[in-house]
Amino acid sequence: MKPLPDFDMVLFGGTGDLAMRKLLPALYQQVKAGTVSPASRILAAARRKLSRAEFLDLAEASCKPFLGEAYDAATWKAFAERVSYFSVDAQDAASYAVLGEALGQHPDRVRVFYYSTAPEFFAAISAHLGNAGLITARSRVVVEKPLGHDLESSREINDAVGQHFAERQIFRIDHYLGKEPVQNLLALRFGNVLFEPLWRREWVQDVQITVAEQLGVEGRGDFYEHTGALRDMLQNHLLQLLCIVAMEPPTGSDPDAVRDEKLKVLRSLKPFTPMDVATKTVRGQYKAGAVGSGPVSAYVEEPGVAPDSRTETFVAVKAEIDTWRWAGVPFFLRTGKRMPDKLAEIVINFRPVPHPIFGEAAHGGRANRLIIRMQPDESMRLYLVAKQPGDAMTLQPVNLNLDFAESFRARRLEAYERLLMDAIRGKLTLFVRRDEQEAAWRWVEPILENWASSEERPKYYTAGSWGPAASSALLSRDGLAWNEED
Ligand SMILES: NC(=O)C1=CN([C@@H]2O[C@H](COP(=O)(O)OP(=O)(O)OC[C@H]3O[C@@H](n4cnc5c(N)ncnc54)[C@H](OP(=O)(O)O)[C@@H]3O)[C@@H](O)[C@H]2O)C=CC1
Ligand SMILES: O=C1O[C@H](COP(=O)(O)O)[C@@H](O)[C@H](O)[C@H]1O
Repeated sequence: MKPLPDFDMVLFGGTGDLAMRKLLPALYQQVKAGTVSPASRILAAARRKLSRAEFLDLAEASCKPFLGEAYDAATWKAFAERVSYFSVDAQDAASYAVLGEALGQHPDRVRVFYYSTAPEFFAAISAHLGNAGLITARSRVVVEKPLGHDLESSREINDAVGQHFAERQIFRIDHYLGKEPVQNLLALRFGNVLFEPLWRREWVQDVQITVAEQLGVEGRGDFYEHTGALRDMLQNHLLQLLCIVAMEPPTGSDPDAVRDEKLKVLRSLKPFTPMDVATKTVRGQYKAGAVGSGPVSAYVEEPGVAPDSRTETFVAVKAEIDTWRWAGVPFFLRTGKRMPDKLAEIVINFRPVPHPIFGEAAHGGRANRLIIRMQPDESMRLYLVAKQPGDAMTLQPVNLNLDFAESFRARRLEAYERLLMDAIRGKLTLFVRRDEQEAAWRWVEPILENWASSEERPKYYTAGSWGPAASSALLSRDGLAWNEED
């Protein structure tokens, strides 16, 4: 991997869960990979008062379990040499002075401000950095999701950040875009001639995007109560995946060529009428059940959750794209917590052959299907039918399986690792532009509004199941079913 330029990364929210689970481990991995120069610095900032040594002790203990076998004491020492800690209260201008002094030692180097705090602080942090003259021409800001809870609040945050950073300096992170198979989907679509002619309504019957988690809300009940699956996952991650599947070939790989095409998809999504919300969306909430080997309690029993909560922990929608390429092709999206498996996949179901000369059964089932799997394994599987060896003309489904772990031995980068490197290098392609984000909010707003004003409760599903029965009904009305392939 090419070395990164010397950089200073200021990590607001440096003591938080995301920093410990993802951001610091990602930077550690890059130190281990040798791309981070000894001169580069990681300046963790949070409200609590800690000495550098106390912060490093906390960080080492917290990151170690997430680093697993990648942890070794020598690399940790090298990593820690690059790390310092600053007690900064986001709201208090005076507390930025010490950070400003440190940054002032290297006024010309790449500066990345990573906002890993609650979004309510983004405006204040931007203003204090701007007023203190800490935002230079080589500065960037990475902003975490959720950027607002609806179109209006996202505009407010974007306006506030935009007063101090130009759009080309703003890196809105969606970690699903950093996942290897998602980028491989771009390679598959636009690096091969094979799929493009088939990638359209004439040949594609339906598309299914599933992101299922076994986890519940993991102590983030307070946060999740005001968020729910639609805002937490569908508005961002699943719609970005849909864009990658549905976009037209961009004119090049530069950031705006790709983002322009994604934007067109978001703007072509058929708007939901109140009737559509009733018939084309499903919201669910898990009740007690069993996931993996153990029993788990209901969502409403999680700390921070109201006993009569209507927050959805599962959502499924039937989306349609009003373009020549996709008119009439349903895109089914679903995501939920406390499902049987951790599974993230995109399924492209091609149409059956027009005249089945070997009989219907031979062509049905899994044939004519492409599955792009992001989790638990990273793979692309193309299902075809082939003749079984032997006398009879008996067909069976087979798959061409590209397993990335087997095909490419090199260590694969974690999504956050890749995106942090891109931010340091100033590469915006895998980050979300403001207009994309707003188009996504605009599309989900009728769903949010209708759900908020409806008397209906989310449909219950047993933890450890694939969601409420209404989720299967969403597809069966079109004579379809969710993919159940292993
Ligand atoms: N955790 C996750 O898996 C994910 C998180 N996100 C987003 O990332 C952001 C951070 O999440 P997460 O790490 O879970 O949150 P945490 O609650 O774990 O951490 C919050 C961080 O913000 C700091 N903070 C709180 N108040 C202030 C303040 N007044 N001034 C300065 N710092 C302050 C805290 O510092 P201190 O410890 O000193 O109080 C802490 O470092 C959120 O926007 C979240 O939505 C997005 C995707 C996944
Ligand atoms: O952004 C989020 O994503 C995680 C799931 O990410 P994954 O990479 O583990 O699939 C989810 O748990 C969290 O609620 C959400 O905020």
